[in-house]
Amino acid sequence: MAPVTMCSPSGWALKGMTEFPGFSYTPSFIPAGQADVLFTALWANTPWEQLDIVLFGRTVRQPRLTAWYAERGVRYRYSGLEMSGDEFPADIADLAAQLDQHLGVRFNAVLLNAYRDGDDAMGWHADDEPELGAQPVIASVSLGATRVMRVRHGKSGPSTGLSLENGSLLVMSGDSQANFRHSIPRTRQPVGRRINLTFRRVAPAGAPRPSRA
Ligand SMILES: O=C(O)CCC(=O)C(=O)O
Ligand SMILES: [Fe+2]
Repeated sequence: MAPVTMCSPSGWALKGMTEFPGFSYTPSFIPAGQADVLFTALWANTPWEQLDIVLFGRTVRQPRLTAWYAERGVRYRYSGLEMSGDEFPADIADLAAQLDQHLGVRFNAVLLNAYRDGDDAMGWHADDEPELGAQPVIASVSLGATRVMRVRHGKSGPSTGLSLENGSLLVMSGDSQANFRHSIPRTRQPVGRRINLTFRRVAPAGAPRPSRA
């Protein structure tokens, strides 16, 4: 694995920004104390599920816990069912409002991922569901333990690690989803619990709940 090269106390160096057009990282988007409070509340109060997904014809458990909230009127299809998520709870609505102020995007859906330890992970993917539009803006807030996101150009080849710290904001926009894939690999390092929230803006007509490994 290549070393983690892109992290610096003040965000990624310009080098990172040119290497990864469409990715931008803000450490401490949420001040540490506030991030800790939010982490504790979300860990305790979120109706976490461990979902089964079908991968190459086999049913497997997702190696993490997830939850999904969406504004009223935003629907998604899951296991052949049309469903709508619960609306944003107050603390998540506050965070969405902060992101709107910062980015000028009114996010209407959020996927929460909980990584219990280093065995929890997310496979390679791009957030390129058609319902997100051609150049989606995805705002990814990290809470708790630092985990490394690997980013690579296209379907294979070398990847680079990006450390996602407590309270940080990673924004993926432009052609980031068309050109790059990302993953959160397992790690053998002892690592604490982590929550990630990816805010998305989906077309009101519908959005598939992401169901990736
Ligand atoms: O946990 C993370 O930082 C990544 C989450 C992610 O890529 C997703 O929810 O699509
Ligand atoms: Fe993603």
